Amino acid sequence: MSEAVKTYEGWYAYHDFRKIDWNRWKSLSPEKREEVTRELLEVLREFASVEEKGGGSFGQYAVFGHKADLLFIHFRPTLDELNEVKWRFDKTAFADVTSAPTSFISVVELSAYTVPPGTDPLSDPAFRERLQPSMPKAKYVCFYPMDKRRHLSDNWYMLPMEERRKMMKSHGMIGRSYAGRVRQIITGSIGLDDWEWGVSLFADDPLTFKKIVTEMRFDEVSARFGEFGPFYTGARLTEEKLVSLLKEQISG
Ligand code: VOV
Repeated sequence: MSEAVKTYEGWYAYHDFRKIDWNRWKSLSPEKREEVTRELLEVLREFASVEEKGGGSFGQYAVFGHKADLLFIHFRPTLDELNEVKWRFDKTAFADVTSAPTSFISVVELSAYTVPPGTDPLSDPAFRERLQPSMPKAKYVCFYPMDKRRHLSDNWYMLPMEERRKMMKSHGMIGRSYAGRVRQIITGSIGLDDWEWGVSLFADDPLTFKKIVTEMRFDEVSARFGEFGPFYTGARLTEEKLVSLLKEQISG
């Protein structure tokens, strides 16, 4: 058996995708829509307030394309808190006009591939901080789930540690060349959800997503072993923007 890589886990993550049923939304009276919007904003503010208490982080996004309309990303110390968040949202009147085309449960993960042997990364405050990240405030988000291939000829999980470490080093070097342009939060989902990892990228220029993902496709670890699920991209939503999007759809 190949040596399993040591992983370090932090906050749990819930990527909650929502699609709005515009017919139902439009069938509500203007007063009801206002009331529902008020309650929605209250709940979203409550979600965002965990950050001040150091109890998690939260981001809200408008998703491009048909796959979803909204994405809420929650980081919390426990899975149980993520369930409370889910139920809190599902009990709102706004949830009644949405469906959840997909969701993703995982946990913020760092691995030991690039940790010098014999050192304890948890003694480094910066490393510990990366396990409990604040949602980056970049304008755009890109999320996709991925696996490492397990075919007979190309099986990541049967490679010796040194070979995997070498490939992850090359991966990390490409990633670092995007410093300042894109932030990544890798969340592990083996045993928690249908894929092995969730990749959440944050950037002010959405073209950066295309550039980094393309460059990584040519790097061995992704070229040989990367298997990817659906991609979702979105724009960070301020409260004002969310309110105006909900209104625009009515007058349009
Ligand atoms: C934005 C830049 C960026 C940077 C700097 C970066 C660096 C690093 C380092 C140093 C390490 C290893 C140690 C650790 O921290 O775990 C990783 C780990 C990982 N990565 Fe990464 N990655 C980036 C970005 C980045 C992207 C864009 C992707 C998607 C790949 C693609 O082809 O679409 C990705 C994936 C992953 C995954 C799935 C893992 C875990 C693999 C495992 O087998 O355990 N990642 N990553």
